[in-house]
Amino acid sequence: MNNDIKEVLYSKEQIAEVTKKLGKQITKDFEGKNPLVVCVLKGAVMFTTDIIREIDTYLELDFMDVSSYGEGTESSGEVKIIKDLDTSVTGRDVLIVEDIIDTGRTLQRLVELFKHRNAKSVKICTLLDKPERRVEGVKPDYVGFEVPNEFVVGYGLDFAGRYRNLGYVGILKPEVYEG
Ligand SMILES: O=P(O)(O)OC[C@H]1O[C@H](OP(=O)(O)OP(=O)(O)O)[C@H](O)[C@@H]1O
Ligand SMILES: Nc1nc2[nH]cnc2c(=O)[nH]1
Repeated sequence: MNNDIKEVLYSKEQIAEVTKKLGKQITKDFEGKNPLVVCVLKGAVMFTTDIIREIDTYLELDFMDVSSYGEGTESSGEVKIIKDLDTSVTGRDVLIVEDIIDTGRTLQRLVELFKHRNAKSVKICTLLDKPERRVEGVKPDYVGFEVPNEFVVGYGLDFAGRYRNLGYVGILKPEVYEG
C-alpha cells in the first residue's frame, strides 16, 4: 500500500502537532459552550478522534454520514445524507469536523442544514483545505493545512475505499488512478 504513494505531504508527526495547536484554540473558543462536535463520516473519523482528545472542555459527539465522491476522484455535485445525526442541533453550538474541504459542496449543505434546524452557531474545523477547487463560498474557522490541487489520500481520506488507514497524508502515483 505504501508503495502506491508518490509523495508524503504531511507526516504523522506534523498532523499530531497541528491537531494539538487547533485543539488548544478550540478549547479557548468553546469554553463553557458544551459544543456538539459533528464528525463527517467516513473521512473525518481519524481527525475527529484525535482532535477531541486535544480539546479540554465538555463536549458531545455525534456522527453524520454524507457522500458525494462515490468511487472516483470527482465530486458528483450531489451531496447525499446517508446517516443523519441522533442529536438535535437546535440551540446548540455546533463544531463540524472534516478531513478536507475541496469544492465546499459537502460543508455548504451541512451548514445550511444545521442553520435551518436552528443551531445557535456553526463552526468548521478541517484538517485540510484545498481552496483552489472551491465552487461554494464556505470558509473554515480552523484549518490544519492548505493543500495543493491534488487528490490526496491517507489519515481517513480514501481512493475507491482504500488508503484510509495510512497514518500520513500523501499523493497517489498516477498509475494507481489509471489502473
Ligand atoms: O468539499 P467537497 O468537494 O464536498 O469534498 C469534501 C468531502 O469529500 C470527502 O468525502 P466523501 O464524499 O469522499 O465521503 P467519505 O468521507 O465517506 O470518503 C471528504 O471527507 C469531505 O466530506
Ligand atoms: N481522498 C480524497 N477525498 C476527497 N474529497 C474531496 N477532495 C478529496 C481529496 O483530495 N482526496
